[in-house]
Amino acid sequence: MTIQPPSAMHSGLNDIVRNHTSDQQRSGMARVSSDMRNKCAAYVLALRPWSFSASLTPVALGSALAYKLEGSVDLVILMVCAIAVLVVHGAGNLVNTYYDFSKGIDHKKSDDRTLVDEILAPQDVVMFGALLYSLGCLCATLLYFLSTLRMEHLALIYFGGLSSSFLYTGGIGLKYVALGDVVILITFGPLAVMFAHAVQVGYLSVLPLVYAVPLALNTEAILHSNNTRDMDSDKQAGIVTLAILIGPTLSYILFNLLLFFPYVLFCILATHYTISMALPLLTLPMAFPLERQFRSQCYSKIPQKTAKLNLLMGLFYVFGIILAPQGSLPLL
Ligand SMILES: CC(C)=CCC/C(C)=C/CC/C(C)=C/CC/C(C)=C/COP(=O)(O)OP(=O)(O)O
Ligand SMILES: Cc1cc(O)c2ccccc2c1O
Repeated sequence: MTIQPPSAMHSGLNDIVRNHTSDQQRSGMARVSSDMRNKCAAYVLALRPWSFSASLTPVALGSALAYKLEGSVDLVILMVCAIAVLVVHGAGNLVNTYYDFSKGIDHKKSDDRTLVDEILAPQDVVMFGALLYSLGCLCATLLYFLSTLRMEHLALIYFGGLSSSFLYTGGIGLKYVALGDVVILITFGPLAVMFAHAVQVGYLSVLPLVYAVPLALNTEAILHSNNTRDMDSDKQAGIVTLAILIGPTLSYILFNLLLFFPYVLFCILATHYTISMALPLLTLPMAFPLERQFRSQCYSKIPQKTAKLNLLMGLFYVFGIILAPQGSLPLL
């Protein structure tokens, strides 16, 4: 047995205490960093990123049209424009989360349970939404300096998009009075495509409005499947959507129209103008299972699957436009 001097015993005790404290600090830091990671993941999920194809494809389409007509695109403008549209879309999703929760529309079985399951606090959602709108405004200001588009035209389209994203569920709540479908058709279609085109070319044109039609119809199919899925709970909450107004049978017919009519348009473009416009037809095999699933009334995940189709159809549409021989695309 060794007898240690009191100083050595003291330093041993100190080592134990120090190790214990640093273990505690390390586990505390690990907890803080894992809490931060969870919180960040909660913020990202609250944005419902699966729906972002709906705002990215019109930006790609508007820029592709500008490339075809003007011969070049400014990649910095393209990036800033994509961020602007994406953050306004994300903020719209958060406004939707906040108001659907405060009006008691979202429930335990809803697709969006950020607030219902207390993953985030309502105040977090409000602050995050305000942050995204501010970031969007910063991007719009940057675009003013980067693009030759007149300020009044830029402001008109940008604030048109911003107010639609808010009014969809905030303020008068267009979604609650069966006007949500019109908002989606316009904002994710003509408005976003025109915005992306105008900031590249520096002027407003009707051409992007026409080219936006097939994509806008497909994007509306996402929302319509969403509203058909939520028909019963929306009715119980006392709100009116187009799906509720027309009922299940007409809703099924409308879904088919929204899903398949864009392909008719691509066939017409491919046969009358250029074969590259047949590229989006490659996504047709993805559309049939969606029709079957809608018909069997298994609505779960149809919006997400339609969003995937929307992304691929949009990309093929954009490639079709880029690959079209010079002068072969209809210019109205
Ligand atoms: C032109 C510019 C600058 C921007 C346009 C940016 C866009 C596309 C804004 C539109 C934002 C918008 C209207 C968002 C609402 C998104 C939406 C359809 C949410 C879904 O709502 P619900 O129908 O309640 O679906 P859930 O049941 O899943 O919550
Ligand atoms: C969350 C969400 C849900 C949807 O059903 C959407 C449909 C079209 C466009 C955007 C949508 C969206 O952001």
